[in-house]
Amino acid sequence: MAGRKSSPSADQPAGVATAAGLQRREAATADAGDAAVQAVLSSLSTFCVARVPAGDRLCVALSGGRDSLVLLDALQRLALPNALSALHVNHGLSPHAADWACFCADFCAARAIPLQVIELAPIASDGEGLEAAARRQRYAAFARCAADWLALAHHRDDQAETLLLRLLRGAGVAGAGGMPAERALHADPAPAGGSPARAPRLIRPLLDLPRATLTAYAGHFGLRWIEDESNADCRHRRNFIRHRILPPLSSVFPGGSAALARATGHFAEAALLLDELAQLDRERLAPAGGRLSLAALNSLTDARARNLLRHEMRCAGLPAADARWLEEARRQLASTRATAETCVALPAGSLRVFRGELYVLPRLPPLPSALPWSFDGDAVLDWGGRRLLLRRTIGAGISLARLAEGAAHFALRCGGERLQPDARRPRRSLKNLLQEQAVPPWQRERLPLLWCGGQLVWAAGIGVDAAFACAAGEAGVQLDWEGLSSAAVVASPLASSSAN
Ligand SMILES: Nc1ncnc2c1ncn2[C@@H]1O[C@H](COP(=O)(O)OP(=O)(O)OP(=O)(O)O)[C@@H](O)[C@H]1O
Repeated sequence: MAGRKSSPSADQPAGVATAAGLQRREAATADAGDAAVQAVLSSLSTFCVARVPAGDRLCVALSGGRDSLVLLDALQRLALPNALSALHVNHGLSPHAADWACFCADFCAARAIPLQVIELAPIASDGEGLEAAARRQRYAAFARCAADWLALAHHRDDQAETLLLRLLRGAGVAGAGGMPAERALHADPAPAGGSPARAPRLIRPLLDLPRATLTAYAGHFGLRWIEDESNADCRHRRNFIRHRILPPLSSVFPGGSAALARATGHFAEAALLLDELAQLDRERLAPAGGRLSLAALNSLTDARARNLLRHEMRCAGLPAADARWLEEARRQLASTRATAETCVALPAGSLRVFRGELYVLPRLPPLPSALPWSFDGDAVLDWGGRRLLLRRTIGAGISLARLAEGAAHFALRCGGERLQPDARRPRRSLKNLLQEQAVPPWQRERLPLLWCGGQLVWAAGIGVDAAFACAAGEAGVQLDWEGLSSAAVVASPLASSSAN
């Protein structure tokens, strides 16, 4: 658990011993230490050589605890053909936080390893604890790290604990797959006009090694580390499993922890197969990446339909839904007529049916009620979590001269708007135009509209009013809402992700 650590410590041999006993034990410890060093270095080398190309930048997420120190120490000893650095995140949650950052700085300085310390002040959002907020922000900081690979020091016993924790929380096959050895991290969206930062890939090179091996390695080299005082607190569920469940379990099932960690691999493989089945179903029912129809979904067996729904939700960036939510969603969709407009609520979004087709919608960020118009050149604005692009043009889009004639601003629909996108046809109600373009009702309420002097100039998904259209050779501006200057508006917000 990253968060509360006390002062640096090293492993102390327990108990009193005779000189001969002590010698025997020292010899045995030395053997165990040698074996542990071998195990760590060869496992780490195999892992990194297979995944991290020479020349890539490799950074270790350094909490100051034993495991991440072992990882950094071992990587330096291996002298791989990669620039090695470390990253410490200081959450500032503990009175000792500054000491931990200093400890990491001293450790890295003594070894000439560049260290970046990121200071955070976690703020919990709705229903989130402070530890969860710290974790979320820590992973966001990891995604901003200037490296190609970011290595975390989770080990095999962490994996076993994670499996038990997740099963007890009701995880399904994918959740029981545990922490992956490698996955993508997602950087924040690019600032207006900027190119998106490239996030490193997260790796866990120690995932196959037991905690005891890392302890023996640290003992062999006399490493000192910071002990997390909260690791002993069994009010935390993970600690309860670590101290009260796994030790007695291992005394009856000596390889129990390893078997649990192995089971995550079986679950991960099963999850992969289920995903492949969902993709096959999708390709068969909605060829060429088209939208899934309700009728097609309802032609599947219950289990297969739920599997496909789970897949669709993941593709839309929604967190995995509890089995009960999925069952309820399946039940409601199975009893829906293909023509009806249905909305099934999900914990972080909704499933909607419109004109017989299925839409998976993440909960969308709030919209501004209005936004003043200003145009000094190409720009990207945020409108409800999606990009509103303003591009200078000649002879296309909205006439800048006409726009300058009145006060202009963006606003939401409030009903009764009229627009004349085609000068040869009469002015029409926006509602009618949106229906004609098959823009789903929930999207109609989110579209940005541009007004000037009390007149509607432009509606996302529809186009420009003829009175404001740019003449040939005239300076103009082209507006796009996430690439949608007309029709078909999709519902995905700007990318976000959270996973282990
Ligand atoms: N504050 C932090 N700064 C940088 N990396 C961190 C931080 N907290 C955790 N990590 C990374 O995440 C891994 C898992 O975190 P976890 O909280 O389980 O471990 P820990 O007990 O804090 O530290 P360790 O695993 O190094 O003993 C760590 O091994 C480390 O690589």
